[in-house]
Amino acid sequence: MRAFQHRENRVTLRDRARLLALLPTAGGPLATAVVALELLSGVLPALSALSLAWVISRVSEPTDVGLLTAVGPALLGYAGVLVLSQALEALSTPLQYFAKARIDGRRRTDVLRVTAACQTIEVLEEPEVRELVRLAKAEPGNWTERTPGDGCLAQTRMCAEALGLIASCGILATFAWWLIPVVAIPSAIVQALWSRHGVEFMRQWRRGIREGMHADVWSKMLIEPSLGKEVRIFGFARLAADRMRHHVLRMFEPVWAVGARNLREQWVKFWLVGGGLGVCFVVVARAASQESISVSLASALLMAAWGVYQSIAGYDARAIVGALPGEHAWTALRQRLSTTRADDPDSGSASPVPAGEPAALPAVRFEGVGFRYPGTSASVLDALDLEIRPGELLAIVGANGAGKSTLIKLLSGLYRPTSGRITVDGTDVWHAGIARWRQRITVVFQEFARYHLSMAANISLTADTGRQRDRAALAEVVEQAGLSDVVARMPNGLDTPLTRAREGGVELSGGQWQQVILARALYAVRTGAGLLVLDEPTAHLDVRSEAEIFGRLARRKGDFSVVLISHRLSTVRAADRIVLLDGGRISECGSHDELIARGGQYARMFALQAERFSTDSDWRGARDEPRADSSEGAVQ
Ligand SMILES: Nc1ncnc2c1ncn2[C@@H]1O[C@H](COP(=O)(O)OP(=O)(O)OP(=O)(O)O)[C@@H](O)[C@H]1O
Repeated sequence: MRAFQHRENRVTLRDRARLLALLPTAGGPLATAVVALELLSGVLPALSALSLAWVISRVSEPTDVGLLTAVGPALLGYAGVLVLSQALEALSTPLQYFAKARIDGRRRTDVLRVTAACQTIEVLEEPEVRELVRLAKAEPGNWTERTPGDGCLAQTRMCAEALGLIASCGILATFAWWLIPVVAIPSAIVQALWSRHGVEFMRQWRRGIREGMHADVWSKMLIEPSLGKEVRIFGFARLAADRMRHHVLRMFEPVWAVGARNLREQWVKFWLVGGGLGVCFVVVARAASQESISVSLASALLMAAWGVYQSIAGYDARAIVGALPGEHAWTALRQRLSTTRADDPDSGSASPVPAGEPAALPAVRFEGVGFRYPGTSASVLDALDLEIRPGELLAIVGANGAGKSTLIKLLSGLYRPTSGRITVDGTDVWHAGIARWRQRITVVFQEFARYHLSMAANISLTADTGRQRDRAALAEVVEQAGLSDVVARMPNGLDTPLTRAREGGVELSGGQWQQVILARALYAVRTGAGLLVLDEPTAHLDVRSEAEIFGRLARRKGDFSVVLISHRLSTVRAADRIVLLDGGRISECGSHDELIARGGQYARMFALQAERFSTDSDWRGARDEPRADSSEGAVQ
């Protein structure tokens, strides 16, 4: 990150070449058209100067033919230049728009592609990586940002202006070569000042990017319906707005300060450019008044001088400077994520288990596994040993924060153990290839994603890559997850979108969504996964639905292995083995009866829970449904 910030201080030739290299991503014909238009625009000032001089010379010279005959061709030439300039303007705007959209669109896709190819999520949680993604993804969130498309087009214009500069300098040199530096040097200083201001502007903006990300979070709280419930109910909309404003101000006040300073320095630019052009004007006018040059040449020289200034200072230097943080972030992001991907020998290359073919059930072992979240010092798991036997139902219980979900994230390869290893059939999952392992495991997470897809697509999502959707299997898992009635009421059955944002779509309740996620896991099991991992899979379900689902699962016992995390002890007690997680290790292990007979923490937790549920009147009427909540009855 330090190297990334360091390079922001100046624009190097390499930076310029890199921006230019983006142009082909707009597509060959479009890129060619943009370059052609820019080249024509570049030489336009010189063409205007020459054609105007031609008209003036034809008007001022004595002629034997009529004035119109003498001036006509020159006038036509000048009119042609005027028409060309109008045509260029009319064509340039839409072509530049399309080119920018394509270049930026390609970048957005590339950023999504490299982040999606990242097998673990730990790197994506790093604040630096989040910042790199924010900078690289070419989605401007405010007026200060410039995209790769902006930078590339400005750089293309700068190169095309070089042609115009040569032409204008050529005209000036016909009178006095020394007029070139008189105009060019102040123009170059002005452009350098613009660039320097741009660098300072972007540096301040980039420093505030994390403040901007905080502001975005508060802004979403106010705007998005799904996040805005608490803001309204607890009446802290004002507070949310104030927090947003606070972060926006912290982000932009230094940027505005740079803007104000730049404004105060405008007079320097005015005098520099005015001085150079003024000297040129005086010298040329004097020569014309002394009749040492013609009026037509004088007018061409003055226009050429203006053309020199335009060519040097007329492109948007800020767009180039402004696009570079994103470019550097993109390089840094690819480097950071490529080292992560290189760790996985077969990322994304696993071949799916053929449909319908029964996969051997995996024997999984945690061997001395330790884990700390990136950027934290406390170990969540500490030298943990655990075996998941083929075909068994293993339950994991423990207090809130004991590390149960973390264990599942490690099992599914979302994070790598900090120490120790996880083996499947004797081989380290990371050596065998995490993508291959993921073909054999399916997970229901506590917090799951709700895709704006049809019910059928939501269920078959994990298993259907490259396969025909199995409608019979879909119907079966819908039934097993207790969703048959819900599907029967849907306007388009399994093909109904699960969002009202799509036409004909419906909104499901939290519990119904959980059933959809369960159906997805069951579908994955039918299509080859041998290990079903359930993290609080029934937290949103009523007691009857939960009992029915677990009854069906129990009947298929042995067909696949199950790891179940649940605070609801009535569910857990049916497991073949229960392990109690405490202090990053397993403190107790055995069947429900064995653990009760041992009289340890599990037994105390169960007794406490049972007591609570026999004295409280549970709103669901589940008097015999003890739960291992953290507040009461959690493992201490
Ligand atoms: N992404 C993360 N970054 C840093 N620390 C984390 C992260 N996720 C969890 N933790 C920490 O790891 C510890 C274990 O969390 P975990 O979610 O695994 O607990 P849990 O046993 O599943 O809890 P619960 O029963 O409340 O769901 C907690 O102390 C938590 O603060």
